[in-house]
This record gives sequence, structure tokens and C-alpha cells, in this order.
Amino acid sequence: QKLPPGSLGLPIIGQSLSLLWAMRVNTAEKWLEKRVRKYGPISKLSLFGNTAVFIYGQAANKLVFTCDGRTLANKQPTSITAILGERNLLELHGEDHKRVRDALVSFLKPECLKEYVGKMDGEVRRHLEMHWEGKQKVTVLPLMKTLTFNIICTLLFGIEFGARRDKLVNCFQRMIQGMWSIPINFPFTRYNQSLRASAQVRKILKELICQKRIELEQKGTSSHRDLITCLLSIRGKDDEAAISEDEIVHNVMLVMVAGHDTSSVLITFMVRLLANDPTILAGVVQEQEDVAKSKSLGELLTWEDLTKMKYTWKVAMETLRLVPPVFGGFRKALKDVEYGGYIIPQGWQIFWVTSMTHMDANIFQEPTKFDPARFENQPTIPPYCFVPFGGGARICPGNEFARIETLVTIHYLVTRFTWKLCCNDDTFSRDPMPVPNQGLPIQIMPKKLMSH
Ligand code: HEM
Repeated sequence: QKLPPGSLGLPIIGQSLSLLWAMRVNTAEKWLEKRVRKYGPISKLSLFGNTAVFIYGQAANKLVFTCDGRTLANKQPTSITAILGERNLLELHGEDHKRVRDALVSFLKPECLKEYVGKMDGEVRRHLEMHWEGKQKVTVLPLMKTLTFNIICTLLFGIEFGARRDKLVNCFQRMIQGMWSIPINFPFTRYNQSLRASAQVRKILKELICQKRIELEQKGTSSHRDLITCLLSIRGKDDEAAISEDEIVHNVMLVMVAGHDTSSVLITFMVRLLANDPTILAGVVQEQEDVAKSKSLGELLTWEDLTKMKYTWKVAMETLRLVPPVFGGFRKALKDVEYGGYIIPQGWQIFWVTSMTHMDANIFQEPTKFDPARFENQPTIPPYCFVPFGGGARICPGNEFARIETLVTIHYLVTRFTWKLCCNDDTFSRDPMPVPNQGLPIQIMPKKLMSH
């Protein structure tokens, strides 16, 4: 049995700098394609301090998403684990993963989320009043990051506007800078700065947990008030807390990263793609204005309204296909794994990517074309090929949350504004999340309000 072809490069650094650079200059997909041309569909490399094997395609995705937990475990690069904490869901497997994931899902499942549509509506309107109304020009990506962070703070963590939230945003922004970085902990490396910011975020969260524990015990707050209260109130055997304090802190940090950096990218790129395609935009506007017409002035959107936004969600899915916010991820082989005629040795990482199947012309015809109609008949898309949310037991538990915030935001954007792009450049860089040129500045014009 032979090892996959490829070189491991320099110790620790390996191919990390070259991949990070390609991501920065929008050539990450080409970087991967070049590897495939040179070594074939499976190759070894070294990323972020770990030996890894890069695999891609439908069969590779199937292996990553369906392999049992005794063969493949989730294992992120050292930088992610150190910054988020070793008890975050991405690091857990087996019973531990199930216990913590079930706890998160008990809060993120559709039955619960239905209750939050109105609250999200309130957040989106407040955001537009503060940052969009009365303006002629806005920069979309940073504003969408602010919006999705505020939604997470209010709905998931119950942190009100004010000094604590501002401090958290500031530390959080510094923390995420080094998520994908070489784990060299010297002062002034990106990794070191992220670690320091991570310590500050943990401190703020511990204080918050302490406060919520008191509120729960003394005031009997409803356990479904926010995610932290919900996690604190889950009891296991002998009425012990089922989720430890570290698990709460580390998973709240994970949800902060997973939940805000991703949906903000999706909404931003929808704004860009819609600006470039008047026909698709007209379809979205029509659908959203029909919903708006059925509401009275100031009435909040409901779950029922979201079920009428089917075309808008197809546009969102097509956006996720073209610009998947998550570039890819890592697993770890717990034993030797045979794949594609090679052996992936025990202890090595497996590096999978979303974009390779999304841009495969054999799966999606004319893959570079923005065409939401491909999702008209979704069952015809082969399994494990459209994977913006991953798949299998670890499929993103926040996908419904993301769907709601995206639909509510797009609803208000298209019914209240028209917009033009200030720079007609359809590239983006990855940091590691996609970033459009200059954060996507647009010129906005208010629409005459029809109803709400
Ligand atoms: C457009 C928005 C989003 C995208 C594209 C996205 C994408 C993904 C992907 C690809 C994974 C799987 C990674 C893997 O298998 O290695 C994942 C996992 C995860 N996502 Fe999301 N996500 C989004 C929004 C959210 C939101 C809003 C939340 C929380 C509110 C969230 C929480 C999580 C968590 C906790 C995991 C880890 C699940 C586990 O390991 O069991 N995500 N996400």
C-alpha cells in the first residue's frame, strides 16, 4: 500500500503560506486544481503544522461526511483548536459530540427558531434604520457582519446593546484574524494576537455565564430565553449539569464564529450577484413585494411568510454554490484508511473543500453561470455534491438559523432599497472567509415604502 503523492514542504510551514496566499489573491481554487493536475485526485501536503491528505469530489465528500467516528474524527488545525478551545464541537466525537450537539440543536431546531423570526425582523429593521436609511453609500460586508453579530448576541447569547457587547465585538474581531494561521506563538504573530483576544473573549463569556446562572437559579428565567441559559439548564444523571462550563464557553465561541462570519458573507454576495442580474433581481423583488403587500404597516414577518420565499432561497443556494463561505475543513484518520488506491495513515489529517464539486461542469452545467433555476428540481443534484453546509452527522446545525436571517434581511433590502455597485469587480479574496473587493461598497436609493 502506498502513500499518496505530493511533497510535505518545509517543517511546520509546509504548504500553508502558499495556500493562504492563494486564498488572499482569489486563486485558491486554481491552487487546488494545479495540485490535482500535478498529483491526481489525492495528494499529501502539510497544512498549519499537520500532515494532511487533500481529497476532492463526490466520493471524497461521501467518505468525509459518512465515515464512522471510529475511523475519522473531526480535528481542526492547531490554531482553530487553541483559539476556540478544545471542548468545542468541532473537536468532540462519539458520545461527547452527540451530547453537546443535541444541546445546541435543542435551541437551533426549527420549532424553536419559529419563535425568533419576529425578533430577527426587529434586529434587521433596527440595523437598516441605524446604518442604511438616509445614506447614499454603504459598504455591505462590514455592515452585514455587524448585523449578524448583533443577531447572534441578542438571540443566542442574550447580550444587550452596550459596553459589554462593544468590547466583545472588538475582541472577537481580533480573535478570528488568526483562525487559519501557522501556530507559531511569538509576540506579534497573527496566531499570538488571536490567542490573546481569545483569552479576553473567554473572560467576558465566563462573567456572562455566571450572571445567567444566577438569573436561572434565583429568578427562574425561562430556559429558552437564550442559548447560554438553555445550555446551563440541561441536566444529566443525578441532576448534574450536562454541559460543563468549558463546553459552554468553547461552544459559544464556536457559534460566534460559525454563525456570524458565514451568513454575513452569504447576504453580501447575494447583494452583489443580484445587482449584476436584473432578471433574477426582478424575481426576488416580486416575491418579496407580494409578501410585503400581505402585511400591515409595522407588522413583523412570521415563519409563515418565510415559507413563501422559495425563489429567494434558491437564489441564496446558488450564491452558496458559487461562493461557499466555508472553504473546506479537516478530519483526522483514527486508523489507516484506504482511499483511491492509496493509504491515508493513522494520525494524518484529511483536507476537504466545498468548491471543487460546486464548480465541476459534470455536476453543475456551465458552473460559473449564476443560475438559481438549477435548484428548481433539487433531487436531480447528486448527493454529496452541493455541500455548503457540509453533510452527515456534522452537517451545519445552524443552517435553518442562517436561512431565516438571510431571508428576513433580503426581504427588507429589496423592498426598501435599490442599489448599484460602486466597483464592478467580481473577484474576491479569502481571509479565510470570502471578502469582496473593498468590502462591497454600493450606492443605495430608498424605495417608496409600500406597506411595512
Ligand atoms: C450561510 C451560513 C453557514 C454556512 C455556509 C455554514 C457552513 C458550515 C459547514 C460547512 C459546517 C461543517 C464543517 C465540517 O463538517 O467540518 C458547519 C458546521 C457548524 N456550523 Fe455552520 N454554517 C453557517 C451558519 C451557521 C450558523 C448561523 C450557526 C449557528 C447559529 C452555525 C453553527 C455551526 C456549528 C456549531 C457547526 C459544527 C457542527 C458539528 O461539528 O457537529 N453555522 N457549518
